[in-house]
Amino acid sequence: MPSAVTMTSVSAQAALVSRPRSHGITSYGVLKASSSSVNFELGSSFLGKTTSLRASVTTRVVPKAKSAAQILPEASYKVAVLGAAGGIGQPLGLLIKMSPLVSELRLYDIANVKGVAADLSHCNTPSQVMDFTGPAELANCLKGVDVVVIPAGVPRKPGMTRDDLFNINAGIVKSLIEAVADNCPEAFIHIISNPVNSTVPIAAEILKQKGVYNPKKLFGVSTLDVVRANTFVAQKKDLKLIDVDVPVVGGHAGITILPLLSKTRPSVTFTDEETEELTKRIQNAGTEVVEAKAGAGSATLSMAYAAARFVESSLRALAGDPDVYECTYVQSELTELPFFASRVKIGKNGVESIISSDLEGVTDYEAKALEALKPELKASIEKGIEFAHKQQGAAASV
Ligand SMILES: NC(=O)c1ccc[n+]([C@@H]2O[C@H](COP(=O)([O-])OP(=O)(O)OC[C@H]3O[C@@H](n4cnc5c(N)ncnc54)[C@H](O)[C@@H]3O)[C@@H](O)[C@H]2O)c1
Ligand SMILES: O=C(O)C[C@H](O)C(=O)O
Repeated sequence: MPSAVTMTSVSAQAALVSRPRSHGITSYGVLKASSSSVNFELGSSFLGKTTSLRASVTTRVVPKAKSAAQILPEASYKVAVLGAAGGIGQPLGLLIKMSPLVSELRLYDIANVKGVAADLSHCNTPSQVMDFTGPAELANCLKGVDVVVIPAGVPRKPGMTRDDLFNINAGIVKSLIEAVADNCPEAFIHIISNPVNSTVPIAAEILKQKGVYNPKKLFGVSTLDVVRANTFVAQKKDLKLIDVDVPVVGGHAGITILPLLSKTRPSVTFTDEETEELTKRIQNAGTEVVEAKAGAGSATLSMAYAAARFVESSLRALAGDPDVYECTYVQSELTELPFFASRVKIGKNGVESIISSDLEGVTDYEAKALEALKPELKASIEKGIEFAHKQQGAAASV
């Protein structure tokens, strides 16, 4: 049975909740994307820092006058993590537990989730932690949630591609999305499970089969590519990390990961050698971690950080922040491919617009890389769609 293991004192929020001055949405600053169009001045975050985040997209938004409801910190969102006892799930649970915007953190896994929930529940932050084990408890986990994050599935070992995970993870994502469709079709869905290039199209097809597909609310989490690109560029160019924002487009595997270095903010120039070196490093960063872990899995901590940032962005969008931009892999008309990662504006109802300007005026290197990634990305999308159709056909013939 699911169990509610804690409810902490709201006064404990004081140390966690940031108090934005130019805007009313509470957030913990270090996880905030730097791709907003207004300057945010965030007060004390959970690290006790004051962070000022610079404008980096062209449209300027004038912040509206604050209402009482905006000024007060509100922990009112329910977030479910499916695969919560795993390498990503555990630190992700911790980071979400630290969010001042979350009222309920629901943790689901096929095993070992009780202990994770008991452990997290002792943190004196506002959210209530609940655990759910196995398919019989999945529906209760999902009912009424605002955001579902899916890191369930197997990770790579050295020598494997993300596509080598398809045979196991496609089925896992399919069954979890069926439950999402039945229990919380209105929720934002964040897919982390690899191969993201295929698992997102699978999810879209399953949601269509269930008659509840909303392309604005289905997101492939490619935030880690942006996090890595920002880190590597800041290191290479000796820039202040918090200011750097590199859009990463395409997909989330090998050459389909395309950092648009020419669009880096603040504006910075790269030699051809630097472009080549940084692009390759960003594309191979997942493999760099897989090899360093030598069989013990793939990126978990940086992934949890990136996923928590994407959750936080989604919650701020749901809370009415008019200025939320993230790169994410979504249904898209930006190219001839039906799914494509790019910067999008996220609002209360999900994707509000896809930012096309990043693909305008790219360098020859980027234009060639964009064309080169399309066949692989197309094949991965088609593989996902075909899988979902076959499953539907198999179910119909039983
Ligand atoms: N999108 C990205 O940028 C990115 C980054 C890193 C990892 N990943 C992917 O995330 C996935 C998880 O990685 P990890 O390191 O956390 O793996 P892990 O093996 O440590 O954890 C996976 C968890 O999923 C659970 N699980 C398996 N089947 C399940 C099901 N049917 N329902 C619910 N839970 C289930 C397992 O019990 C386990 O706890 C992998 O596919 C990995 O490739 C994606
Ligand atoms: O590399 C992997 O297999 C995991 C993830 O996709 C990553 O980019 O770290």
